[in-house]
Amino acid sequence: YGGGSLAPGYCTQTGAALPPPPPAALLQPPPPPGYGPSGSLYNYPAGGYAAQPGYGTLPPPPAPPPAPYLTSGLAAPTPLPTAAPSRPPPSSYGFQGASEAGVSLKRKAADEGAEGRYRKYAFEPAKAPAADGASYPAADNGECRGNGFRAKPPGAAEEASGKYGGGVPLKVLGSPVYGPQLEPFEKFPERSPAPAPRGAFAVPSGEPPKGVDPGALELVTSKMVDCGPPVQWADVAGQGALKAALEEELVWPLLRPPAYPGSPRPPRTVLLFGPRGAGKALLGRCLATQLGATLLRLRGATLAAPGSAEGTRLLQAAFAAARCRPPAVLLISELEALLSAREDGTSAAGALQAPLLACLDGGCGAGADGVLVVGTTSRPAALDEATRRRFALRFYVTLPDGPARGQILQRALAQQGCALSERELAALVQGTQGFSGGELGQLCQQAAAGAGLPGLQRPLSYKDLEAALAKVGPRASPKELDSFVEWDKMYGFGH
Ligand SMILES: Nc1ncnc2c1ncn2[C@@H]1O[C@H](COP(=O)(O)OP(=O)(O)OP(=O)(O)O)[C@@H](O)[C@H]1O
Repeated sequence: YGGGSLAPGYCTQTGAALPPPPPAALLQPPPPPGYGPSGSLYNYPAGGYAAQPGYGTLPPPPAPPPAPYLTSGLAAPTPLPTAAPSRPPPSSYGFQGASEAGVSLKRKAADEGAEGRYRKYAFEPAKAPAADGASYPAADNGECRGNGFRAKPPGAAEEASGKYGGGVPLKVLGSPVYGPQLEPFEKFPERSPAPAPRGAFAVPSGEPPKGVDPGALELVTSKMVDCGPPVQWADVAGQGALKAALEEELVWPLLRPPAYPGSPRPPRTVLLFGPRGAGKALLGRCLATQLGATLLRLRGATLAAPGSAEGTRLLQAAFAAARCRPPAVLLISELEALLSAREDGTSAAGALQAPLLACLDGGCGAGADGVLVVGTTSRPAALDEATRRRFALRFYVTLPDGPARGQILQRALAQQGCALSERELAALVQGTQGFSGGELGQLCQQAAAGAGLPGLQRPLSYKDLEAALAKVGPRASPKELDSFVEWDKMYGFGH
């Protein structure tokens, strides 16, 4: 730039022609406003600038001025909520909340509805009486197994079948068939003896027991084997939850083969308690049908009547007979008649209590495989602790509810050739609140008797039933029903 290295033609201007250089101070450009060196320019007042997101930690927003500094007439700012209010738990997880009742009711309705869990327990429609009046075989001294199946005729081919049997499943027989529109019972083929299930309940031992009076054994075998019709779950009106519990806790474990050698034994004793006529014996018979078992029926009062020595002989023979014919269900109703309990709860053992406990302990066969003991009582408080403990399961059989009463009435009335209108049936169901199944049957019988039946000159009408209602009433008092609920809470298994 000095001009010496350039060709003369390129530098025509001399240094004197250039303008003079500016003073040194003017060479520094002035700082933009606000960024100058003066201290005051950097002292920005707090809050003078809006918060800039993304530029590091910002100071917290200024707190609102305290109320005294506010100009009068201005409302104090509403403080922000510190934390979001906690949500109430969803109702379906709530524990005994008000909404849970609704949920469980809904669940119950779903369970009991047409598509629900208990739909297979739905009551069967009413049936009319058989034309011949004798639909079921009578006891045939040993041929009958008391579970609704008849012994096969001599020489007939072996039929390995049954719901729980090893072969082709039997056609389910169902309940007694009465209606002319239904198949007559004779049309069904003869059944083989109840198939022995393969589970733990099937035991080959059928040896005559030692030390048991053969006379008593013969008596039990000929008189106490129940040869009634099979009772399916659907033959028991209502009791959906109880039927499911019995099937899940008793029938399935008994029929299932043991999971592994030495696995715990399924229960062999069950106590059904509840008001008289509530269907305890009916459920016992149903258990025998479900297990394909021989059914032996004993009544506490019958055993106690002839005296303790004879009663003990019969009791031991009954347990022995059950062991001889596995699988067997030994149904002992009116259990309280064998025992007696004092008012203060202590036991004043009846004469048959000791033999009963010995038998239940297994000495006579209850502990043996292939025997289920079903005890029923309408006075559970009469059972002392020793007896109570012998029953592994204890279930409360309640009185039938409205729909169940309707079903029992419909069936009983259909057998008498009576068909009520829907309105009449609804009125009857309402009027029979607190009736047991047995009492509903008595009501229909009373109505038939009042109408001058069994000549059956005319069909039974609603008026006959109304008249019968004046004579037949529920026996169980509200106090008694409360005591069942209390006992169930303390010793029952619920369902
Ligand atoms: N839920 C029910 N469904 C259909 N029938 C029923 C029902 N409950 C009771 N019954 C009928 O009522 C009658 C009496 O029933 P059951 O003998 O089983 O009663 P129980 O409870 O054993 O009586 P008890 O305590 O007097 O021995 C039977 O004819 C039975 O068929």
